[in-house]
Amino acid sequence: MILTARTVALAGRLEPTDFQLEAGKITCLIGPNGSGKTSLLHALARIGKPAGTVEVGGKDVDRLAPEQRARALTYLPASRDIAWPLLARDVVMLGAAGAGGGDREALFASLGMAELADRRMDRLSTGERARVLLARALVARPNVLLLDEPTANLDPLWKIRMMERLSDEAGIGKRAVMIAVHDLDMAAAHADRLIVMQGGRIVADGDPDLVLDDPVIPAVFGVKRTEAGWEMA
Ligand SMILES: Nc1ncnc2c1ncn2[C@@H]1O[C@H](COP(=O)(O)OP(=O)(O)OP(=O)(O)O)[C@@H](O)[C@H]1O
Repeated sequence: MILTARTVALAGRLEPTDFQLEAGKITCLIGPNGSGKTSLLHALARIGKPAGTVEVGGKDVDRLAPEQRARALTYLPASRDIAWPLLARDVVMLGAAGAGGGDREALFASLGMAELADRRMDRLSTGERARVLLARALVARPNVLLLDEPTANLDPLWKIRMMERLSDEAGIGKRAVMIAVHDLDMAAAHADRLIVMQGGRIVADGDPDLVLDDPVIPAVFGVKRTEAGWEMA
């Protein structure tokens, strides 16, 4: 296991939770609004003074120096609301945090950053900012990537590109990738493992197809999967 979380919790938001992530796999985190997806990502990323411990590669992330921590684990927040008067290129470099980031130009190109790199962050569209922020999350080459709704605001082509990129980060880069998403079909298409949250607790965890056809889905979401697509349960 690359990440082991023990009794992580956030008062009033996340019940005490034990948790592990494997390298090379995409785990999707689903649940209705307010179910605790962001809270679980925050607890793993050590945001908001969570209880419990998180180890990456056997090391307690709370005891790591900032550069080591950036290489162990990176969190991409759902908010794209960043209006820094910095060039996109410089925003990405902030994520490198002394980690080298040898293939920066290739990273810019692969994320469509070539044309964005020398534009100011506060003058980009929301989706363009999302691409810059993903590049910033990737540049440190972290062992664990925690991403909160990374495809929100992206057009259909960029949604596919970003999910393919994240599949490569897991499969080729051997990172653990955890993604909070609302799109159940996207979760079904890309996840190796699916976790369902409700009321600040994990209520299902396993193979995506089995989980999506489990009675827990209509109970939690009020929708069910049919041959025609998703319908009200
Ligand atoms: N900073 C905070 N302080 C206190 N409570 C919070 C805070 N942020 C969220 N909450 C509460 O914690 C619960 C879980 O919220 P969280 O943001 O983790 O849900 P979510 O599943 O990510 O929701 P969404 O799908 O709407 O993004 C909610 O009841 C929310 O109101």
